[in-house]
Amino acid sequence: MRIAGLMSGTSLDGVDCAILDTDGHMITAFGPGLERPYTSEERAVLAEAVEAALGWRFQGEEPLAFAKANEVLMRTHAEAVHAACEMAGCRPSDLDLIGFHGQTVLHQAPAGGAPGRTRQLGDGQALADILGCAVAYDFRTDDVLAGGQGAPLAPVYHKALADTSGLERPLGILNLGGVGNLTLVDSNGGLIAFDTGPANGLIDAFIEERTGEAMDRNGQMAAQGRVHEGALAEYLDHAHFSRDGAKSLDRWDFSLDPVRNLTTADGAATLSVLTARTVGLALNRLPERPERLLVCGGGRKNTTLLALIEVAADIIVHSAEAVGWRGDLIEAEAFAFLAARTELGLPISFPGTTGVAHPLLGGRIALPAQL
Ligand SMILES: Nc1ncnc2c1ncn2[C@@H]1O[C@H](COP(=O)(O)OP(=O)(O)OP(=O)(O)O)[C@@H](O)[C@H]1O
Ligand SMILES: CC(=O)N[C@H]1[C@@H]2OC[C@@H](O2)[C@@H](O)[C@@H]1O[C@H](C)C(=O)O
Repeated sequence: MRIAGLMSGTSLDGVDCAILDTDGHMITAFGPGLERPYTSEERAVLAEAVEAALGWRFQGEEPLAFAKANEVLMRTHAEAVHAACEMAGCRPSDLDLIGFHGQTVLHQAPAGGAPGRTRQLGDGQALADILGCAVAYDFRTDDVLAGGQGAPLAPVYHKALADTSGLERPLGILNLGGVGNLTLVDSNGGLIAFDTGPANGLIDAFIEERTGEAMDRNGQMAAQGRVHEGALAEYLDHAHFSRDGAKSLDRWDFSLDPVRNLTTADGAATLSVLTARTVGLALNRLPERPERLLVCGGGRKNTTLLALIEVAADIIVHSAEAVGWRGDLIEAEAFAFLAARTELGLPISFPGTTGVAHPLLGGRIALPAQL
């Protein structure tokens, strides 16, 4: 199947779209991919929906801000698919399927016996109608309903990538997005995965608050700062870090309070070391230690952060590009791959990834109105 995958991550920087040929097991061809960045106006509308979601917390009517965000999501996602198809020399209606993640605005992991809740904005049926192509969407709901974490879902794609590239096992794959997530493909091809802790999300929010910039580009600010162990200890006291097994995070599960009194450089250094140390803690929880970590997601471009991870986690770190992967597109590719698995009735989440009791199917398929 030729499938376009779409991902709009928690950093709200843009829609990633990648086209893949896949049978839901292996990747037979990597088609074109791109990021359709959000304008500052679009980003503000999405940020408003996230803010409203944090006030809503799954209680009562959904905030009105969701509807406005949905319009932005539909338009920008459709644009991203059109642009990728143009690069591929086809029309959206020529694709076999589109894998549409939507925009996570709130994610609540299961706790104290209560199931998790997760909300991705975006209307799969509307996208199918706009593009004239079937759309697989809503990938996380079935998992949380079955008692899973609802995240991370990319691990089964990480394994397919590793298999397609013939990489040695055990292999560690780290995504540095708003939140970090780690996948281990163990010696037998089994999967263990979970969210590691805050990654770019906290650093971005801190830098934006202090400087108005969107990120600590290449970790320049962090490189000039001093780590404050007290602030670090406050963050590391969070229950997430002492938990074993499947676990997931919302980008906003951590606040900037512990670094509020620090200078900009010291705060950036402390938050970057926090990300690095929590990757180290995550590696220590794995049943097998990989020799190296392949890093994808925007955070792999933060050279200071990668160097800190090498030291704090005592592991060799490579950018995904070192093995020919497209570090900025892996999540979009993952949702193309997951769409294929949804269509074929193959599981997308596993006991080792989201903590579900058995491998579980997920996602729904919307057919375009004119079919
Ligand atoms: N040159 C760079 N230096 C430092 N950080 C960078 C650089 N380029 C990108 N980033 C970081 O990467 C982030 C975007 O990463 P990415 O697109 O992987 O996140 P996302 O997909 O939104 O997150 P998630 O995986 O949580 O959904 C930016 O917000 C920024 O923090
Ligand atoms: C609920 C949600 O959207 N989680 C995202 C987020 O971004 C990174 C990390 O937190 C990961 O758990 C997940 O995304 C990737 C694509 C995943 O599900 O594998």
